[in-house]
Amino acid sequence: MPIKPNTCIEISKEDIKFSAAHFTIFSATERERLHGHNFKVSLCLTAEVGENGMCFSYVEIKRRLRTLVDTLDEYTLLPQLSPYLEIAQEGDQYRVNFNGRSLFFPVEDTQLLPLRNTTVEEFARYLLERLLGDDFFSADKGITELVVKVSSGPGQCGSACWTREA
Ligand SMILES: Nc1nc2c(c(=O)[nH]1)N=C([C@H](O)[C@H](O)COP(=O)(O)OP(=O)(O)OP(=O)(O)O)CN2
Repeated sequence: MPIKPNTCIEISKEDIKFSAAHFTIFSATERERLHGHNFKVSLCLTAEVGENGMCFSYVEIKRRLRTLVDTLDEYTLLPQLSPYLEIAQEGDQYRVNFNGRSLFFPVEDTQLLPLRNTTVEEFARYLLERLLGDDFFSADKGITELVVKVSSGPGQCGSACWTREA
């Protein structure tokens, strides 16, 4: 039986990570305390192998991933779409109301992200959407599937997957 000329490229490098402060929100009244992780990001993609025995250089992918994680590195990350947070800018601070209490974060050290929660699942989806917005992932590269994984520590991660529609 002929084997389809597809490959699965996996990128998982120690330096492809972002160090960030966050708190996971569990309900309208329960949240974690602010704390930090080194969030490690990895990627698997399925693509067609060309006549030259490769899909495209994965150096291109690593470069894009490094650029992307740098945009999140060394910030406090807040979920702009959380139904449980009210976020308002007051001068050079964000006031964040949760469960009747206010928390304050310096604007310059904080990023509001289009997420419902700052979980590994939501970070993975966000990064996957950012990658898919890049022309590199357009149809001519022969990429049919993309999976982004984000880990908050050894042995715990969440992923987001995309498959090209036929
Ligand atoms: N579905 C999810 N659940 C949780 C997430 C998440 O991203 N998705 N995140 C957290 C916490 O923010 C944290 O990252 C993990 O907390 P916890 O497991 O309690 O602590 P550690 O990472 O230090 O792991 P240990 O196994 O205790 O060493 C919670 N849930």
